[in-house]
Amino acid sequence: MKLEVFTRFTDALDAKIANLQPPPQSHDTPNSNNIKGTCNYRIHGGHKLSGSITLNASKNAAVALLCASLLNHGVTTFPNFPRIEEVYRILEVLTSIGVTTQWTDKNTLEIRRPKILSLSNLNETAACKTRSILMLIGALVHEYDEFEIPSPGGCELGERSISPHIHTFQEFGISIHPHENHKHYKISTISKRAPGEITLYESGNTVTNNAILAAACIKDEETYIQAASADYMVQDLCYFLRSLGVQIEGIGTPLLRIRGVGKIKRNVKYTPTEDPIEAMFFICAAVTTDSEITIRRVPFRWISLELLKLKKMGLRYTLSKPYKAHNGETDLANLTIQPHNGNLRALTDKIHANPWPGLNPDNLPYFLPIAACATGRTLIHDWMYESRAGYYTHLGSLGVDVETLDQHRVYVHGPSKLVSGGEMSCPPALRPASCLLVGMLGASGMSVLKGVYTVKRGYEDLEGRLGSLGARIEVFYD
Ligand SMILES: CC(=O)N[C@H]1[C@@H](OP(=O)(O)OP(=O)(O)OC[C@H]2O[C@@H](n3ccc(=O)[nH]c3=O)[C@H](O)[C@@H]2O)O[C@H](CO)[C@@H](O)[C@@H]1O
Ligand SMILES: C=C(OP(=O)(O)O)C(=O)O
Repeated sequence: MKLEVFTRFTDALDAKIANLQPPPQSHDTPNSNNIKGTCNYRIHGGHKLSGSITLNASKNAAVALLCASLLNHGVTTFPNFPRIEEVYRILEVLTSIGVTTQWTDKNTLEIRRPKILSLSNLNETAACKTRSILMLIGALVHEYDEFEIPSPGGCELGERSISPHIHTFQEFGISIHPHENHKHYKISTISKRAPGEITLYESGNTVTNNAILAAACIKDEETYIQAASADYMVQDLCYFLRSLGVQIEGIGTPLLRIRGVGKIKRNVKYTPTEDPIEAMFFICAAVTTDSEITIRRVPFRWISLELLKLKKMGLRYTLSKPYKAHNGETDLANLTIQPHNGNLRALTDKIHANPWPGLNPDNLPYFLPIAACATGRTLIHDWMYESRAGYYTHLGSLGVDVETLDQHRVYVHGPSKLVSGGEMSCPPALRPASCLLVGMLGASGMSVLKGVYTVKRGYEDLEGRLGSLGARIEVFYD
């Protein structure tokens, strides 16, 4: 074999082996085998971006799909699956209870569950770093009379009650009680029943997903879920479950009708849909750097209100002819953002989030760096989370003029010239942390963002992908 051919062959082999490795351990977590240390970004900001970028699937759908894969006793394959820290945590949990998970190529994940799960081995360290661990409940109620899950974690945004979950499962005859050790919840399904019709206590996303999972395997019984969230990750979960044979009507509306099936054993392939929150991240990056970029495969109907607000602020953009996502349902288009040349105006009305079709709660923080580029005063009202607005003041270090009115409301006075923030640490919340990154891209000079595990929880290879648009980001560890 010629040397060149042999090298190509061994490279391909190396790549194949690399893809078959278990997920890497988090680089920022105290208990992981932390070889490299804490991951940080050094950002040389103030450079224009150009070119195009393709969106990845969302963190929030991916974690729901991973929990839902436990319902399937056949082989589940997820192409286009995001390689992000949050996914790695759930994979660590699944692996610990005996599920085989394998990356068969860079972003294709194959999952096979054993007949019997080893719940007693559940990796608690990984589990309690995520909010999505809650969705194991909906998947496990079909096979255990009693079990425990660790208390959830996720972004630190103030009190995030699990009452909606407790009330919802009560309708199914399933009880959830905090363990005496305050570290676990005890779930009992001994009195499980088909609830018929239920109304959710809140239109939350994870609680809707839990109700859907609980209804999905109650054989031949219909469950109506009212006040259901219709948001993107719920839609993705529903389309996946439909591919497993569960009948679901009302997808994308607040009233879902689910006809359950018994045990599921199918070899199924489902490609999750592109992330509307990642779309907003790149829109925000285009605005702070005043650049023209094209974002490919944007689920534009899931951010239609965001786009409308931006248009009213004076942002110019074009959407291509729509085409379908891999699920054959969700409409996508390519979105080209034009430079604003300093012509953005603050909206006179407040900007706030609501469950979809409102402005997405995870997209609200991105309106801060955008408002900083607009002339005038913008009121951002973050009513949903008790303490997320506190993180918005961190943008002050990048020259953004943020005035705190109360726990939930801030004014942004614009326009501001974004300046290097020196060295800053990520707050423990994904979207506020990624807002700092976007601000640093627009700020001339060098800034350092420390502890980017928080950002990597939700976005894959931002250094490489933003780099392909012309951003200058160096990764370093300490
Ligand atoms: C894994 C996952 O999918 N996480 C998402 C999910 O979390 P998740 O669905 O778990 O969100 P929570 O249950 O924590 O709800 C978020 C906050 O909104 C409040 N609330 C929610 C619904 C409602 O109708 N009324 C109301 O007041 C809750 O009380 C809470 O304070 O949805 C959040 C809100 O979009 C997103 O930020 C998270 O990224
Ligand atoms: C709040 C978020 O995530 P989680 O629910 O996982 O904490 C988020 O994705 O912004």
